[in-house]
Amino acid sequence: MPPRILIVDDDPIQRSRLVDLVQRFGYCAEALEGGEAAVQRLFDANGDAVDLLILDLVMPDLDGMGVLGRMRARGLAAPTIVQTARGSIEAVGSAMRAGALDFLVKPVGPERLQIAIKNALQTGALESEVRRLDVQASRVLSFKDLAGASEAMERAVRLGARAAKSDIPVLLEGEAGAGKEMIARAIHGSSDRRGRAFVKVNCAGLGEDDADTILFGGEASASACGGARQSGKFVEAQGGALFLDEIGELPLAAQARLVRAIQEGEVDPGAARRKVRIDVRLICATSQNLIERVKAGRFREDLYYRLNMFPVGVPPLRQRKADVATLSRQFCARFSAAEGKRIRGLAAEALALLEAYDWPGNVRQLENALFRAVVLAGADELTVAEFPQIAAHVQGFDVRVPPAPAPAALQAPREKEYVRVEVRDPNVMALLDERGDVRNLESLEADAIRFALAHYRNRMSAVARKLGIGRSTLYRKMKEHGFADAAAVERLAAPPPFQPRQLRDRLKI
Ligand SMILES: Nc1ncnc2c1ncn2[C@@H]1O[C@H](COP(=O)(O)OP(=O)(O)OP(=O)(O)O)[C@@H](O)[C@H]1O
Repeated sequence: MPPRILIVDDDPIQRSRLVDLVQRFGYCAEALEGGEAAVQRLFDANGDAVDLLILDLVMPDLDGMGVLGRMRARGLAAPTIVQTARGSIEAVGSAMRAGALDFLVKPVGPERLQIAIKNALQTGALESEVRRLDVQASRVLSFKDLAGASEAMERAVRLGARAAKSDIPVLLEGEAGAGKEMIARAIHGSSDRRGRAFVKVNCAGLGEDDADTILFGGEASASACGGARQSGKFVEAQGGALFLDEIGELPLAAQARLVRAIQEGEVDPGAARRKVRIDVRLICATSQNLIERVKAGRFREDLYYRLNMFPVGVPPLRQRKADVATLSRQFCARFSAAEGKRIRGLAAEALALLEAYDWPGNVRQLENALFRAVVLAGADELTVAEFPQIAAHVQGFDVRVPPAPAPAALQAPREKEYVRVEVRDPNVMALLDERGDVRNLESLEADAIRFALAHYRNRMSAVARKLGIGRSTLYRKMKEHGFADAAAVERLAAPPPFQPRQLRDRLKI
């Protein structure tokens, strides 16, 4: 079903023109002639949901601002584009503050209208994703909450979902930040125990005494818990799940007690207290190779076999690059909402950069990179410039400030004065533009020539030969794409014995 767009305008000619255009773009159009009718339609529980509202600001009954006010008062967040006549631009500021996403000045051209609609629908989808995530944060996770479309992730999810059907102990294996805890929570959230506690203990850094007390209860050491008596995490997790993160780091004495607890199904808090029968689902995670630790005498073999009954591998992000886009969009939506920014998403080139990087810190590092990018962003889309640390590590992505302008005679005709990003690696050349459409041949050709010039250090003969064109064609194309300066640089660096007059004229040098 195509997105449904509601057009509200009191001018019948304008209304029918918009309906016509909207339908031509492939959307479903509905039109109304006034604000009151629009409010009724928007709050009609039996009507189809409106995906986008195109709202005239000046109308005789209830005007556009009135409609926006009623929507806000009743918590309706349909994405809205407002329309205004050329002379009344001031009204736009108030409309944007009241929640409108964009504005159009009448009469709007088809191209501008189409872009505005596409952007607003995209932003609307992101905002509803954010609302969905907000709701999720307050409830237990399920496998649907895990972003990722790769085969590797799907396999992990399939296994996790199978494990959730029983109480079998699960061992999640994967690098730090790969998403082991997310999967552990999803397993719990998809099991019959979902209404009960999910208790996490990070075993890394637990001392001998603390590990015992924290897990099984007893008198805590003064340094850990001020000497207070603890019931222990097993008891806290009663009826639910206990997640032991970095289980490979658990001290050996605590490992021995853990084996006993699993075997006997009860914990012994010591100090003449009665043993407690436990009903806890155990999920463990490790970023280390447990077998290696067993061989090194650092991990008990009997515990290893008890925990490794249902191993689930969580692959590092570099082995599931197909997940980078989904994860990035989700993080971008979440952080831009948290920061109060309206960021539509990532430019194709930025996404290509993120997909080219290896992510040694896995999903956590990607999440942090997106957070930083959203905080840095000045526009409504994240570009390569917002990921300088990542770009510095990926060959072919070079975020740099343009050099000081060349003397007028050498200046390239269309060089822009902003942080420019050059794609020098043909393997990561973006084929999509920032709107997600395939780039035209002209711009692809420009990038190919730019790459070849950098690659062969402006040696025109090599560039022409490798591109399979003559030198004169290369110069012509460089001129067309605005690279005349490169030819000039070459001439200055190594004057050719013969400089054709024509070329000098063309390059204006
Ligand atoms: N599939 C996913 N979808 C959305 N967010 C994810 C996903 N996987 C991981 N994350 C996020 O990445 C971060 C790291 O994930 P998580 O804590 O589960 O990793 P981990 O493997 O348990 O790491 P560690 O071993 O360091 O504790 C978290 O903030 C989590 O929300």
